[in-house]
Amino acid sequence: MKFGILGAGSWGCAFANLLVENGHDVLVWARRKEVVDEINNYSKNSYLPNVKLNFKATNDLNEIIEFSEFLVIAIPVQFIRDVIKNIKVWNIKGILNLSKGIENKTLKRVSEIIEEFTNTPYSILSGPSHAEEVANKIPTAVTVSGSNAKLFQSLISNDYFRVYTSEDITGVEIAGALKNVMAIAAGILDGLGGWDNSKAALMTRALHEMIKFGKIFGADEKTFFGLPGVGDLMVTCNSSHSRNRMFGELIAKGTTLNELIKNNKMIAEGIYTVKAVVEIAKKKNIEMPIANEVYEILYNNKNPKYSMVELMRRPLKKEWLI
Ligand SMILES: NC(=O)C1=CN([C@@H]2O[C@H](COP(=O)(O)OP(=O)(O)OC[C@H]3O[C@@H](n4cnc5c(N)ncnc54)[C@H](OP(=O)(O)O)[C@@H]3O)[C@@H](O)[C@H]2O)C=CC1
Ligand SMILES: O=C(CO)COP(=O)(O)O
Repeated sequence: MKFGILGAGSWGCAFANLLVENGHDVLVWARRKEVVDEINNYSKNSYLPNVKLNFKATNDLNEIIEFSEFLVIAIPVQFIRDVIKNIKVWNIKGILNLSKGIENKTLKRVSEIIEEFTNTPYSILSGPSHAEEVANKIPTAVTVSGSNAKLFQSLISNDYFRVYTSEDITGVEIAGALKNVMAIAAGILDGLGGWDNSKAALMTRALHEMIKFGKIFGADEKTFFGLPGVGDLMVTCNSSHSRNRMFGELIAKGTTLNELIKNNKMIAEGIYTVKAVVEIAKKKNIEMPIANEVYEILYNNKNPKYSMVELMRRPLKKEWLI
């Protein structure tokens, strides 16, 4: 099959390699010409160092659309709209979204952004899948949900990348978006000196907070106890590969948010998604204690240590305990 991939970051490139490995034709869209040249001339990309890239790239959106039977989205969520608004004709069979987040300016999930531009069948793939490990063929398992779930399962699964299917698009999207916010909080605890007991309690509460948020939108609670939920929450809160966890750790150690954004080309989606989560929670009148603390620390300079200690000391409401 012919897959066009929008986004030449770490996940777009790792996923492109996987599709090539599975025998598919792949063309990747990169925003910047220098990234296109680096991929086409040297088969490499700074987002995925030490990995040979086995595909070609372009920064011509029309070329990608003309090439593709299926379009994969691997652009950080806040930037998706500005790219896809330039697609004039959506003559493709299906969309597979890999991105995890909620758009700040509209409070929309990726499926809702896409719906504004096309009625092309939409699916999402999400779960514990750090690009660096997938690129090195480390066994990984993810979930795909949407119109073409079974088809994508057959096209993408291989001996190191297992794809399972779900009916719950909303739950998969929300789980993937919110785990990034929770991982920033987990990273803060790492930065405070590796507070493992606190981190375990935080992750337990984080899962409940994600479920509560997902239920507002009709998500299936079961989804959060699977790969898109607790699976991705665990890997993102604990892995050295996680940008969201790393941002939390560095914030706890005194780096400012502006410094993190300026000094890192990679994107920690949670720093943007947390704004949408806090705004939605306010509108829906639901408590999101962890997301609120992450927001206060990132955007109102609340002291990370004080904030986390106070949060962990707050009397647990019954609903937060599993
Ligand atoms: N990396 C991973 O392990 C995984 C990532 N994901 C998700 O995949 C999605 C893509 O992220 P990922 O591959 O990690 O990206 P990276 O963080 O690796 O790289 C950042 C990407 O964002 C692009 N970018 C930055 N600013 C803009 C902009 N203003 N407009 C358009 N593009 C921009 C960069 O392009 P440029 O080089 O031109 O600046 C680059 O391609 C995210 O939603 C992420 O949560 C999901 C699973 C695993
Ligand atoms: O989604 C991911 C792993 O499943 C990547 O997490 P980070 O964006 O925190 O690196």
